[in-house]
Amino acid sequence: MTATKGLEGIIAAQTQISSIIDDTLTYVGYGIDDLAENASFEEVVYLLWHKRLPSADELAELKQQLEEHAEIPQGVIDHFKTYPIDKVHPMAALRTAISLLGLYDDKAEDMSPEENYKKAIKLQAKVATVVTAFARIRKGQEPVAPKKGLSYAANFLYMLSGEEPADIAEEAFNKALVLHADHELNASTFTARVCVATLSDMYSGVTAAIGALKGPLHGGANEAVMNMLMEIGDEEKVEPYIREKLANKEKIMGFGHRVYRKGDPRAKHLREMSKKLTALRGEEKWYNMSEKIESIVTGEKNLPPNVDFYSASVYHSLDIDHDIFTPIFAVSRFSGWIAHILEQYENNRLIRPRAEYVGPGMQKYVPINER
Ligand SMILES: CC(=O)SCCNC(=O)CCNC(=O)[C@H](O)C(C)(C)COP(=O)(O)OP(=O)(O)OC[C@H]1O[C@@H](n2cnc3c(N)ncnc32)[C@H](O)[C@@H]1OP(=O)(O)O
Ligand SMILES: O=C([O-])CC(=O)C(=O)O
Repeated sequence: MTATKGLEGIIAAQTQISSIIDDTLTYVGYGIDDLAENASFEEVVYLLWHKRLPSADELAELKQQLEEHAEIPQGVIDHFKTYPIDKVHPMAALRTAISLLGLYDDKAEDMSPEENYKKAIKLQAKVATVVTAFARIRKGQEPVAPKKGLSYAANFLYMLSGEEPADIAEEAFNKALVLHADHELNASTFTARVCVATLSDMYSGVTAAIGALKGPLHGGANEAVMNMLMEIGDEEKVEPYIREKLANKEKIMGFGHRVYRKGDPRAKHLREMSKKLTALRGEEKWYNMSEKIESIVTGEKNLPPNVDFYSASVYHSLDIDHDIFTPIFAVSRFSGWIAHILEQYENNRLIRPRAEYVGPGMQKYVPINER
């Protein structure tokens, strides 16, 4: 038995939800470029969960269900107020709050397909409210209640700022949600599947996945990219900063990918949005710096940017706090995690690989007073 480090290249599950073949990403067979240009996030949620696009009535029903379940229990809000809130990372707060939500759901342990689908709706509906409520409470602001009649994207931005977003902001945010919704067997989705393959409940599955997404090698990279841009500060400093990092063999956040070789197909959409939104704000420097970083890293290391690289300047341009970037990734990826959890339940087998043992050979126990 020989271990494959990081399980690279191992096929660990079958799925009908999304695929990456020859650097092309599809959700249920629909190309990501097509969806990014045309689909609403709610349509993508339906597509991932039902493995087909909704009719107009089905989409209206899903939107209505998401609106109906968007409120969160007062207990979750009160709980936020008990933390040392200025020291808590929003991903840690989200991880705890989603687990806490499970305690308010008297059907949390009901594993019937009907109740699992209801939990899917509840979780997708509430996660946006949880993230935005936390983002406000830690600044001493009251949470803004979800508003019916808005799209999922617009409602998120509304609950975050208290104001309905301009069309261009809603459009950009919707596209970002579509682009982040699913990605085959990435680390957090795999985590969710491993968790629920023990027949644990959906709250446990998404809570585990949040923990996996949080790390800077995965979803946490978008915040790390913005921290890097802020640290560099201006365009002239890009070249020495990046070259020094590369010379020291340090990683540049937002570059590289386990699966893509020629490039992440989502990055070009985010690059385009970053260019447009930074220009609109008169803050082109974030885009210009990002472009310069891309040309150096691609030139030196042949490493293209991934989804996290340009999303940083997009979210910054939408006036979003930098540590809310990864929770936004989670809000979108809930749709993918839930789709994979439902698929795992449908055809379950415990996920339990083996390890290659590389420790000492058989040893004899030595009593403590003889060690
Ligand atoms: C949504 C997402 O999760 S997308 C990924 C988000 N994460 C990041 O952006 C963090 C930066 N990137 C990375 O750390 C990696 O590219 C990962 C984690 C995404 C992929 O990791 P792996 O497939 O394990 O690749 P690995 O880390 O082994 O890299 C292979 C080689 O490329 C180099 N490399 C990979 N990514 C980078 C990077 N961002 N900057 C500099 N060098 C890099 C490695 O140092 C290594 O070089 P070596 O062969 O000379 O030692
Ligand atoms: O697939 C991966 O390894 C990481 C990624 O890009 C994602 O989860 O969107």
